[in-house]
Amino acid sequence: MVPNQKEVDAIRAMTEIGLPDKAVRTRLKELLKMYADDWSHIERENYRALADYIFECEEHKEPDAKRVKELSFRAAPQLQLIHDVEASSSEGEVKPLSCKRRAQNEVFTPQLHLRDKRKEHISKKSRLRVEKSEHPQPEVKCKKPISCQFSRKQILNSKRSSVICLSNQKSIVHLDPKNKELTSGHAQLEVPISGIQPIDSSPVRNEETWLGHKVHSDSKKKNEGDCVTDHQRRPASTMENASIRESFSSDLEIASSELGEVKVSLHCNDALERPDFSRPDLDAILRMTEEKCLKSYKIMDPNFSIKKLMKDLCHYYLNAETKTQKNKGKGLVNAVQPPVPLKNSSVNPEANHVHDLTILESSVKSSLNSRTQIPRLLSRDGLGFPSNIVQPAEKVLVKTKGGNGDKDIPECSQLSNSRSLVVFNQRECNLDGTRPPHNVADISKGAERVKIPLASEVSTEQYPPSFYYIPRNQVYQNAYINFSLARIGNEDCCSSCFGDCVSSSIPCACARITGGEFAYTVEGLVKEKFLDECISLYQNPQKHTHIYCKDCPNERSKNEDLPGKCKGHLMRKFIKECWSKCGCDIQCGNRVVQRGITCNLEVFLTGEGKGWGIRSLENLPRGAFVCEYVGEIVTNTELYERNLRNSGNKRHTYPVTLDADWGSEAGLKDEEALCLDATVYGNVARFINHRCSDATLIDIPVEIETPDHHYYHIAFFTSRNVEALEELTWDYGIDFQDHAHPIEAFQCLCGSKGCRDKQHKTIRTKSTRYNFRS
Ligand SMILES: C[S@@+](CC[C@H](N)C(=O)[O-])C[C@H]1O[C@@H](n2cnc3c(N)ncnc32)[C@H](O)[C@@H]1O
Repeated sequence: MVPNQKEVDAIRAMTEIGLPDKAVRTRLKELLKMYADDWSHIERENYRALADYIFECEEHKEPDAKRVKELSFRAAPQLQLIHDVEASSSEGEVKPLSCKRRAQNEVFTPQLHLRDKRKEHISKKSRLRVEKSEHPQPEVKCKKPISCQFSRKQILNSKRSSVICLSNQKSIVHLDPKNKELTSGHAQLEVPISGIQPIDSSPVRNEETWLGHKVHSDSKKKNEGDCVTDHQRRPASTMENASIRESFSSDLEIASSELGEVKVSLHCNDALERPDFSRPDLDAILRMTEEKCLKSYKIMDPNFSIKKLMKDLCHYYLNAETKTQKNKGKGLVNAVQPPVPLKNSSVNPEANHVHDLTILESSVKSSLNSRTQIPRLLSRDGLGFPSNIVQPAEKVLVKTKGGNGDKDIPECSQLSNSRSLVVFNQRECNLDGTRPPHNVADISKGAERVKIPLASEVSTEQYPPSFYYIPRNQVYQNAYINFSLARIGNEDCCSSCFGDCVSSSIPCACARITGGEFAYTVEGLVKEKFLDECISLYQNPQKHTHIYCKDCPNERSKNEDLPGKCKGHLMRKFIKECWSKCGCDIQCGNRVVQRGITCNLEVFLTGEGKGWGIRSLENLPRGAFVCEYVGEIVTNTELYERNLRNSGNKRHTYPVTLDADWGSEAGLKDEEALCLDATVYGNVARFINHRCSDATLIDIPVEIETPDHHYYHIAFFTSRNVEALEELTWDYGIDFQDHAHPIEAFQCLCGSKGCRDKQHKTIRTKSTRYNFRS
């Protein structure tokens, strides 16, 4: 039989992408049969359904009846839905599909269908993210067939689709257009992707909710084929202006896999109709769009980036689900005070911030990983280095306009252009372009007892990156911190005390943890002996006791199935302060850290290229409390995930692990293995720079609310007398010799005699990288 023109065209389209003629003919016939000779489904999107079908058949050789059903759904979901109804009457029997369209406005839940239909052939590891959801799915009103699946890799390579792919675990963003070959090594694409429906591209008007935020939607859709899920509608305030969807018909599709990968796919359907259309350079398009956003909309940040916006979209997508999954049944108790409500659009504060974009121009190894940069602070192994390790990531291109990943820009305190008194770093602006402005007279905005100004010589062009100032730690999400009065026994407190415990002749119960005497002098300084011991721990960690977890949270986060051996945690000296169950005054001498900052600090621009730093405006004696290291309390796992998401970014602050007691319990649960991350929410301590030796500050763990060593405060005390205006520094515990670390550490400019970076440089011959050691 002579093939008709449609067949010829279809076969040509498939052979152009390298599929063998014979296979194409066979599969085309089968597909035509399934679609009851309706070519419209086959021709759509450059024969995507056909290509999908062929690849599926190739992978599984012969499609069985079930697979035919699945594939037909994926190619034309509305048909499958009808088919589902038909099939339900006679189980197992495969009927030819009819091409009936669903009645307009008929409601169905595609994700549930997708889950049911696809799970049968998906391995446990690669099972779709949607399978996990037991929650009711957002309703979709659909008037025209929608595509519910990403095209296969070859289709991804085909002319007109651009895919940005973000992996939660692998921190990969993939931009397709330049990538002529998404090679077989591109393991991410082997993972089934789920739950994709085009986002509404119509004008938005009516108010509805989207992930808890007010959004607008137009009840009257522009196109018949517009299919909208509630959860896909954008928050009008944030996404609308920057939307890449314009008046032409285009779809933005989002999909996620259980492996934490999210893909955003942009399909410009109108372009398909134009014979003169050839694929443009995506970077140029993004630049044009950014310019338009900057000019036409109220986006003030000159560093606004569409790519970052899309990455955030992926974060939202992931976090929206993660949030519902993780919050179940944890019985969380918040820390010191209820968490500050994160900004309106913030499910995850990290997701609320624009991050550097990692672009892979070619294939990506499936084993991509990153590793955390955790200073030695509380996590030293036998060699005195942090034991938080993950596998190195493949070197990725990180290039953002003006971001910290941009080599042209000073590393940490990049100076953004300002338009007003408010200057922000690109990495830390919200999606809607709003960020917390600095108050130059007091960066704490009244949250501390003393004002913490920016140094007066700082010009408006030079403000530090913006962040949310919090004076006390806040639980991010999963950290389990139980401060209940009932849980803390009277034996841990001094209920009979009165006034000032430190001046009392008999030390109270709180002094027990520090060997029966208080760590503080009556002047409120850390006692010499105590301080010396803490400094010795820091300087010679190998000489001090380490504890080894049976099941180390660090190792677990790296490989849950086969965790490695614990590298050891240095046993720290603790200060125990009196607290609410003690009878003493708030002015008690054993309540130093909890009273907050009392010395006059200033944030200033260091002259040595280290960015911003802090200094005291007054002389400080040895052992004086300066400030606490305040940030979000995250679990080790949450931090690990954050670091994966942020791999490729250079962080402004370095999270610290609260691991001083990890080894003493047999099975530390995930929610008890805690860290502090001050990147987005933090206090003045986030400006403390590193110094390899003779740092002016030392950090000491302080227990206040609980004798439970899972959670404690990290407090900075002066390690020696400090003169007014002398920079306050702290040894991060970086190993500048760790060349295996995927993330380049900064080039140390501490200028100390014992600068480890400098020493290594003099002996190094080949390597040019300076990394943290795990
Ligand atoms: C916690 S932040 C300290 C505040 C930072 N200087 C700022 O401007 O925001 C850590 C970052 O400061 C810079 N930094 C800290 N100590 C440094 C040092 N000794 N030499 C060079 N850069 C340093 C690095 O860029 C590092 O990533």
